[in-house]
Amino acid sequence: MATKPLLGVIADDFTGASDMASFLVKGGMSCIQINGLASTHKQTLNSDAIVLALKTRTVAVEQALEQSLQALEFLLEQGCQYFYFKYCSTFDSTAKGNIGPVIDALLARLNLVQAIICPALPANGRTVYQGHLFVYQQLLSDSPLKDHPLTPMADSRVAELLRPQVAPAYQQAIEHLSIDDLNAKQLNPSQQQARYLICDCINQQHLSQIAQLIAQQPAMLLTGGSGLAEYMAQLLTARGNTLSQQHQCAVKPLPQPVLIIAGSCSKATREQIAEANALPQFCVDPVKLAKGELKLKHILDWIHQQQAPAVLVYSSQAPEQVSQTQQLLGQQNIAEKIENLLAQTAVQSKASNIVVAGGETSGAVVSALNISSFNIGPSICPGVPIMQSNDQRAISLALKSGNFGDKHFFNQALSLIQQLGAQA
Ligand SMILES: Nc1ncnc2c1ncn2[C@@H]1O[C@H](COP(=O)(O)OP(=O)(O)OP(=O)(O)O)[C@@H](O)[C@H]1O
Ligand SMILES: O=C(O)[C@@H](O)C(=O)CO
Repeated sequence: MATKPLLGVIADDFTGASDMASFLVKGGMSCIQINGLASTHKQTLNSDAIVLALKTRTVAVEQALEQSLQALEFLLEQGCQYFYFKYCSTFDSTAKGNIGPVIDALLARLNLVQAIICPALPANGRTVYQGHLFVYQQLLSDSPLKDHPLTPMADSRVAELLRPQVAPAYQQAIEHLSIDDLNAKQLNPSQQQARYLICDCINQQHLSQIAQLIAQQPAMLLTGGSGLAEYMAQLLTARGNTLSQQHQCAVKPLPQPVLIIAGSCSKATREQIAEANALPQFCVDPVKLAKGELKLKHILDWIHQQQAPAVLVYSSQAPEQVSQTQQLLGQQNIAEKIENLLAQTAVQSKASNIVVAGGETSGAVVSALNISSFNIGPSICPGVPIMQSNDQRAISLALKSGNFGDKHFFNQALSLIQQLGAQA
């Protein structure tokens, strides 16, 4: 039996981290999610996988590099044997882009020469075909991700998204692994030598084939979405050296109303808010917030007046309104103000059952709640597990990536939390 964790994951946002953790658990690994570098204080983690959640997707490149390398040192100290850089299944990155520089830095530190680039997450409609990323039936650049408030995606070609982000010396070292190549079950010489190998993948079977192919090659840096993680977990645990028999943890929500917070402006989240219209809803007006006419106290007073199994506080607006707000108030400025307000709502309402929609928003909420780590429980939908803080507060939290979940998501979250609470 191994005495060290098998897999160390660096995730560039908090919802991405819990998405990843849920698929590792599904693949048969025990897993703990550590929130931020500040939580990496000396501790021995008895878990097959460690997912370290950072909030580096949209920060300056230098910060992303510094934090990702520190995260890697922590995972190396913990004795992790394989490494995975988790970024978004829709390759979300700013124009300057942190994905390429972080991959380069991790490769250099690990003394590795090849990274697998596998954003695909077929369970949530993210597929890659002929090197083009799709969100369900649409090319990424035609999908709602084109209107993302922080990382609008204007190209669907993974190679062309990655190329300008990596070191100039390696910009031609990108190769593509097609479905035919996958079926051939071996890499050709240029694929073997490529520094970055972009994988086509349109279904679960392809993920399994990619994992098997990787297992035959010299050590590689794993990078991408959470889809591949399930199959890497299966493969690594099948080798029989896992630390713990228990994968999914028992999560026991306290019998209290659920606080739902949405800072995500994605189409999916806006549909989910509309569908949850039976719940009391508080709409945060960004202009009033910026003018000081809306204060945290207004939201807290409102929450405490409600008598419902769940309440929903949201700032989500349609793309045209978001652009207007950003032009008026500045993109970064208003994003931070809203994130702070929503995070403080979570803290000061003293809620014990919280559901958050949006990666940046989730990062802000978890950091403000000062939760160092999570155990991973059952999932509401693919990639959104209910987790429980590993401390006396036992806060149950679900972090939803903006575009995850169908329109019933908030209602499904409420049902699962109530069901788990009733079993407690
Ligand atoms: N009405 C609004 N106008 C402008 N910005 C907003 C508004 N509402 C929220 N924001 C900001 O937009 C950003 C939304 O990002 P967030 O990552 O939380 O959601 P998302 O992008 O949909 O999720 P994901 O990153 O998981 O796809 C946050 O920084 C949030 O503060
Ligand atoms: O991979 C995804 O789509 C998500 O985990 C995510 O990172 C969105 O923020």
